[in-house]
Amino acid sequence: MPRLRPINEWTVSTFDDRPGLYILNDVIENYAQLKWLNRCLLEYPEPPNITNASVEGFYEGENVWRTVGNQKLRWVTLGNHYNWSSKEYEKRPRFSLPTELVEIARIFSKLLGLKEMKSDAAIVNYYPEKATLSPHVDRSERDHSCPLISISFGQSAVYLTGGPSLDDPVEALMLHSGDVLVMDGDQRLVYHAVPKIVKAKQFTEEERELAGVDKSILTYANSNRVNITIRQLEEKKLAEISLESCMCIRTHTYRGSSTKEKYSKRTFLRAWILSPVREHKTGCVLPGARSSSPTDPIRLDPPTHSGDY
Ligand SMILES: O=C(O)CCC(=O)C(=O)O
Ligand SMILES: [Fe+2]
Repeated sequence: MPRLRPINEWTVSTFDDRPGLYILNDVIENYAQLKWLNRCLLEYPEPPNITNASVEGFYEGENVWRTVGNQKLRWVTLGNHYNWSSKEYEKRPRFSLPTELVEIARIFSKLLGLKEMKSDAAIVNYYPEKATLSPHVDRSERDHSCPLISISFGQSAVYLTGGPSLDDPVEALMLHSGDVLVMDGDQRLVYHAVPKIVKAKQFTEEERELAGVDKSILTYANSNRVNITIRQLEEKKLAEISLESCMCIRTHTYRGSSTKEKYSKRTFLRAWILSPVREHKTGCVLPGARSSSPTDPIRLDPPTHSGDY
C-alpha cells in the first residue's frame, strides 16, 4: 500500500518573493503519518541516538519516550553525532541515517529538481502544546548547496520565516501534518522559528488500525507535533561545529545570545501576532502543472520508489 499520496493529488506552494522555499502540501497518507510518528517516538529516540534526555543527563536507558514522557522528550539527533565528551563531531565511524529518511529526502529533493540529497543527519523535534522553537539559522554544520527537508506530523504549527538577519521582514506560514517544507538556495540560510503549536488534526481509530500502531501513538498525535529535518553535512566542516550553536537551538533557550540578539529574537517571535498568517494553499496541482508563479513552472516526475515510507 503506498504511503505517499498519489502524485496527481499533490500541490506545491512557492512564493514569488522567496525563491527556494517550497511546501509540498499534505503529501503523506494519514495512516502513514501515524507510522512515522511511531518511529519518531519508539525507534528514533533509542540509544545510541542522542536525545535531550541523554545530554541533560536525566535518562540514558532504553524505552526513552515511554520512560521520560511527552513533556520531557524534546529532540533526537540521528546520523552524524556530536561527541559531547570530546566536544567534537565524530568523523568516523558514523551511525548511518535510517534508510527511510535518506530515501524520502532523496525523493523530495529530486522531485523538485533540486540537488539530489544523500542525507546523513536528521533532527527530530517534539512539540507538546506549549512548546516553541526559537529563531535560528541551520548554518554551521550543513552543506548549504543541498536543500534542507522538514516534515511535519501531528498538530499544526505557526512557522516563521525571515531573512539572513534577524532584522529582515518575517512572514508567518502554517505547517500541517504531512506537509514537507523545503529550504533551498537563498532560503536555505534564513532565520526561522516556531512560535506556536495549533490544534488542528484528529487522527481516527480507523487510521490507527491501518497503521498498526499502539493507542498511545494516536493519543500523542492528537495533541502534539513532531518535526523531522533531514540534512546533508559537509564533511570538511564537521570538526568546526560549535557546541554552543547546537545547544542554543536544541534547548529552546537563548543561551549564548547577547542582549541585542535576545531582543531581536523576541521581536522575531512576535511577528506572527502582528502580521496575518500567509495563505499558501494556492499551489498547483501536479504533475505537469505550475507553481503559483507562472514564470517559474515546476514539473514533478513521478517518483520511483517502493520503500517503506
Ligand atoms: O519544527 C519545525 O518546523 C522547524 C524545525 C527546525 O527548524 C530545526 O530542526 O532546525
Ligand atoms: Fe531549523
